[in-house]
Amino acid sequence: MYTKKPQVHVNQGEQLKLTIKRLGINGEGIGYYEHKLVFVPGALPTEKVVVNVIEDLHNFIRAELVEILRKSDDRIQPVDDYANDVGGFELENLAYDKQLTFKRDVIKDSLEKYKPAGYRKYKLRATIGMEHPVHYRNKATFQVRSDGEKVIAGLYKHRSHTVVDLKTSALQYPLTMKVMRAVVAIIDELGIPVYDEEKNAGIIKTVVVRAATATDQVQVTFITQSKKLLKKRQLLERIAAELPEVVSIMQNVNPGKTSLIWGPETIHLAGKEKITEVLNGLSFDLSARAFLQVNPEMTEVLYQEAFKALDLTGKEKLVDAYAGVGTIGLSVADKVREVRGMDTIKAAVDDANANAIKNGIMNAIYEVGEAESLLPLWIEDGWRPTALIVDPPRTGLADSLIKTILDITPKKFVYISCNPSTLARDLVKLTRKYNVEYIQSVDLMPQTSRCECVVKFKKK
Ligand SMILES: C[S@@+](CC[C@H](N)C(=O)[O-])C[C@H]1O[C@@H](n2cnc3c(N)ncnc32)[C@H](O)[C@@H]1O
Repeated sequence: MYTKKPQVHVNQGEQLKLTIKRLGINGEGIGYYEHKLVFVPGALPTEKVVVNVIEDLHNFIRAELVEILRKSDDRIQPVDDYANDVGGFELENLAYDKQLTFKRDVIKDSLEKYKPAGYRKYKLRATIGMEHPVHYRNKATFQVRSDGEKVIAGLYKHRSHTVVDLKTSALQYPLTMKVMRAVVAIIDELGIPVYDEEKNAGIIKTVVVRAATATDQVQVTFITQSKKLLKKRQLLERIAAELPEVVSIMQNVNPGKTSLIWGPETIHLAGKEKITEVLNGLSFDLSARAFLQVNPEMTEVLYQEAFKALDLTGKEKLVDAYAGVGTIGLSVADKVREVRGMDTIKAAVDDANANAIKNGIMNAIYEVGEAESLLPLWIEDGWRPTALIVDPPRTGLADSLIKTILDITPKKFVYISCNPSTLARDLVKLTRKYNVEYIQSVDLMPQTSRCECVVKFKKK
């Protein structure tokens, strides 16, 4: 009788020697110890490494890199010296051309996992990369804490709530870092209490700095424990005097201990309520809560790929689902008969409608609500789309939306995905009525393990 070999158990703190075989979906090195998977962030395929066991879980071991005994030829020196400490810099050790290959492979591996009939027939194109894959991130969302002596601001250390003080970042658009560091210094100098997670006390929890790269306008949002913002007047005066690029200052109130960054209430503190970004030659006003892709240069590339895939004729009734501030639908409004879009964030939808007017677009309208609820309502009312573009968050499409899409099967259909796993899941159902003509991967977030792609469907 076959008995399963008991898996080896290792203790926390034990050191192991292993060879890294591949990269996991989150960019971590994966090796084996006695046939058990070992995840090692920062280690690269082919490397022989010594690791320190952090945790032995049932099916795998989590470990940290201690020493590289044999280096990969693809290893490069990361620009940020904290790249291996915090999330979001997973691939900074890896040569950029290999990062692009990795992203294509992640999509391929995710799709292959499902293997339903028909849907393995797709063409997966090479990832389009960024010419200078640094300093692209237009938004910095930094946790603000005290280290006992001074105010620090940055990202959480891996699997902890210890904030790493980020003074520089090769990912961030330089203006965002300049403003962030200056604002944090002002908070420190004014002695405004910052959040203490253990005691659930203090005022400022997070500072969000978003820059519009075409106009260099900056918006600063203080996310606070309560409505009360101590020394508000001095804070606003100092920012106005020292940071002329900051044209909008907002406050968002997020009380209590929560893993969510944003709270329900957003208050206008000074300057304008929005900043203005330019994409595809159109001008977009952005509220603090509205989503915008973090890499404007590559967003244009992504959108162009999506528009190519849509192949519009001027006659379409287009749905821009998961629309944000309307950047996709408004960019092609002159190439279709009509655009309807939706998003769940009211501020984003208000921005989208205002952006249509601002750009002289008369054939586009956006509504607040879930794609899965609104699209069936529009159809019930007799408005049937002939082209559809979906750009959902990482959770992918709701089952009921997929059902609606399959019911109406618009001839032109494009899916922009930022999560290969949910894309693969959704394709299982969508390919009942569509073939996947091709998948074009685009690198929106260099140096990170995040993947983005455009899927072009063809009705069966
Ligand atoms: C990946 S973003 C895309 C935004 C926009 N298309 C762009 O390129 O900037 C996803 C958007 O979907 C919105 N959203 C999340 N769940 C939704 C749902 N069920 N229905 C409609 N929109 C939703 C979010 O508020 C967010 O703006």
